[in-house]
Amino acid sequence: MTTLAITGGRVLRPDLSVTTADVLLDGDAGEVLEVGPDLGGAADETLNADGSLVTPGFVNGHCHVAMTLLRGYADDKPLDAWLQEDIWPAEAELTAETVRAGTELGVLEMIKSGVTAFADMYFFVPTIAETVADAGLRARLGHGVISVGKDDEAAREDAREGLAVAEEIDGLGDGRISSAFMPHSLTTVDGEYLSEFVPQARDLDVPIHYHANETADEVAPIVDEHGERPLEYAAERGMLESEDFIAHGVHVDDREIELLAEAGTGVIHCPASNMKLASGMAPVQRLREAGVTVGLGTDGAASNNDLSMLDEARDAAMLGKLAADDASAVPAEAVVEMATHGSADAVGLESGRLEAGAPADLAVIDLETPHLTPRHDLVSHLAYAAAAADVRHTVCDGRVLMRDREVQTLDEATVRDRASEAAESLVARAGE
Ligand SMILES: N[C@@H](CCSC[C@H]1O[C@@H](n2cnc3c(=O)[nH]cnc32)[C@H](O)[C@@H]1O)C(=O)O
Ligand SMILES: [Zn+2]
Repeated sequence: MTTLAITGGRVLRPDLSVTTADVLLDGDAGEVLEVGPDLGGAADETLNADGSLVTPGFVNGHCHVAMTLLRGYADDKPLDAWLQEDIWPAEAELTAETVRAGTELGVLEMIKSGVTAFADMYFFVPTIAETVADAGLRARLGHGVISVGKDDEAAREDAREGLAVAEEIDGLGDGRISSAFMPHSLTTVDGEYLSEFVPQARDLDVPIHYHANETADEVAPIVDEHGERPLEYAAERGMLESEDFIAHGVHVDDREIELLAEAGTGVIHCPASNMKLASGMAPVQRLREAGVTVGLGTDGAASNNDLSMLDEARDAAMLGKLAADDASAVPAEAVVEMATHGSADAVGLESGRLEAGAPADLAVIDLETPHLTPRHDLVSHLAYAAAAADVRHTVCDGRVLMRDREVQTLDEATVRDRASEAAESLVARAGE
């Protein structure tokens, strides 16, 4: 057994109390052995956390990681026009190699901001899986399936690819990669395909993940055509089970909130994307009060425009208060929980808590900086004041992915150059 100790810091515990303690990890098993005083002495390796806060690694519950290539490419438009006029034409030109370059960039950004696990829906998923496995993160990945705009054969082919990919990548990277079946949304995949392919995903024993109730424009056609709310429609098609998780859940009514709570289906709240695309304000306080598992996600970098979960936590608290018209709604503790074990629980990963036996996924945040001074309340600082650049070290599965702000598993300059080139040629091809 090779052990790693994180020494001299303060540790955020699962009950959100903060204690001065060391954290001892089993680097081979990728597990937390102990959280307590003076654990550095006997460890094979140490990571200095003086003047720092040791937190569970952040879990980005909904992303399209290679969309980092389209960051700043098309801004300031509503969802439907943004996708149809700008994003989808550019994505039509993607290749496995452009997706690899975009994934490396996104993964680099996530490691640098203390993210240790994420869920992702995109194209060329085997390439994404390989890239993520090499970089050392944990992820639940899936191929986004769309049927609108395709003939029957192409739609079926896309859905079959979604199933095949889920089967192929599950368990890669020493088990750090898991999969899901990911129909894009309830309006971009026709009901007949959902009814046919969702049961096949159940046979593979993978969860279902999709965009739901993101904009009002997406709710209306389902209500008009089927006479029921989108999540009732999803439940009838077997897409609302305890292992499943939806992205957004902005426009949900009381009945749908009750359905989510009863089913145990998780909701990944994406406040920055919802604000930027003016999609609406998710009723996060009501979802949490109803007992729904709520996590946090950045969505793709083109609608955010970064992959920082610390920014997302702050946005979630701010927007949650505005949505509830109540400054006490969605407090600091709630968003810290959502960014860690809320997302992990929703996505079906065991990360998000620092305690003996848990996965050794953590971030070390430098507190010796003006904007984190004084230190009345470190949970408040995490929610409202800490930024991605404050992260010093990132550890996933017991392996150090970033030490003293230096990423160990990717060469930063190479990744940035490659991504810039790939993005430029992608946009040039899209403009032809
Ligand atoms: N196989 C599908 C690919 C879908 S991947 C997932 C898709 O979700 C898109 N996407 C990104 N952000 C959002 C969002 O907020 N709502 C809906 N779709 C989004 C993203 O651009 C990508 O096209 C196809 O044939 O088009
Ligand atoms: Zn999305």
